[in-house]
Amino acid sequence: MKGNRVTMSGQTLSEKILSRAANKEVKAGEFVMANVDGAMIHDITGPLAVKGFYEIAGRDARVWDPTRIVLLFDHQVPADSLKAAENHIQLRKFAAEQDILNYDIFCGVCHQVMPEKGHVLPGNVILGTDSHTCTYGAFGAFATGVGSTDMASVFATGKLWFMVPKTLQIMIEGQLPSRVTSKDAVLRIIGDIGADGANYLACEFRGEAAERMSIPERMTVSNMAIEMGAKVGIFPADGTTKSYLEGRVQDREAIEAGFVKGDEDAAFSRREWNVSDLEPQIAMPHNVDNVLPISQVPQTRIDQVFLGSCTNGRFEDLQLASEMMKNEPLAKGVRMIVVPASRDEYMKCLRAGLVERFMEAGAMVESPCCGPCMGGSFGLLGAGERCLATSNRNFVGRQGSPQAFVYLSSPATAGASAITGYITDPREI
Ligand SMILES: CC(C)[C@H](C(=O)O)[C@@H](O)C(=O)O
Ligand code: SF4
Repeated sequence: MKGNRVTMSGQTLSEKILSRAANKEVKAGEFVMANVDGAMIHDITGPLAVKGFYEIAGRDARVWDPTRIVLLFDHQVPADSLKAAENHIQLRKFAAEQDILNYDIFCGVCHQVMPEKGHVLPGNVILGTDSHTCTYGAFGAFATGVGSTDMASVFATGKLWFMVPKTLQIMIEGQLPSRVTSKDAVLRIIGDIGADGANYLACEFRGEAAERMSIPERMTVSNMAIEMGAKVGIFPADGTTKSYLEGRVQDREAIEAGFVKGDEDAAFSRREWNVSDLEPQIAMPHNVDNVLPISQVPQTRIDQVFLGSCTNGRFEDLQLASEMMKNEPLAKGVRMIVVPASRDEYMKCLRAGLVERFMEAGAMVESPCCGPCMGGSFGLLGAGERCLATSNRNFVGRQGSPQAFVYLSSPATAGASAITGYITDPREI
């Protein structure tokens, strides 16, 4: 057959990961049944996944592999309604029955806790019943959100159908200026690409500035891949990934085993951004791709600052915001809600004296959870109010009233604005 052999061009990183998971060589556009390495559910989407699982598999069924499933409580915690409390009871019962690891209330937001506690490995296929599951792409994982009924079948079989995505390499070149962050970079990219511009693509973040990003910075970028429609948003794993994961995952050899790189002769498209002259960016109401450089934002008074979420609720984010606040009090009429993304991140803030500094300024530091991010248990906005948030979505009604306005920014911009009372360029204070 030598003479007839069809020469295969190389494979992208995502094609390689899905080839391993499907036990055969796959290319973009193919439909494949792939083995899942890890599955995550949380308090909002979990109950339906559990119900679906018992419906598919039978009341006495066991999940395919309890060691690969993680349950987290983060959206409505502590329980903010009777319904939430009942959901929590049901999920705790499921975890106990099936021997599933359960991170109960106060552990933190799912997308922070998953990597922090060693449940994410490079090269893994990880599914979560939450759209921001793409955050684990920061560790070189093929991670994506699925619906609760898909998850029910994953619980039963450990497998799921995928269409192998095409790859868009997003080259982030240059060097981020001081007080301009990876959040500004990803907001600019989303502003340019559009909310559906990367639909079902595997976005691969490459280039000098991307490689230089720390894990928290990479998590911010991967987290927002879904806001341009991407299936996954991956940073190829490297030394930075390894240093973060060592000491967190039990199987240290598995870290490097997942260091997968795409081939240069694979089929992909590429776009480039140079961030050396990037300004801080703001996503204006009411769409994440409605992005303006801060110099073009009209003077905008704010009522609330929300510093937190799986996008920007890590220690480094809170530290940067606090630096911008320079030990000054909140501007008159501004309230600030600070929510560290996990108990571990909260402890780091405590040790560094950040909690005290925020509270002295007049802000309140809440226990780790999703908080006001999706208009959850507290921090809702009333009609006409404006909030500057470090989270990832600003849709109509996202944080309360449909007549409220949510602006998205970096933690540096949030800190600077908290003390001035209007959307402020952190380079100017
Ligand atoms: C509640 C959940 C389904 C939702 C998501 O999938 O993203 C939430 O986390 C969000 O950010 O809007
Ligand atoms: S912090 Fe916000 S974006 Fe992240 S999982 Fe919670 S609600 Fe969704």
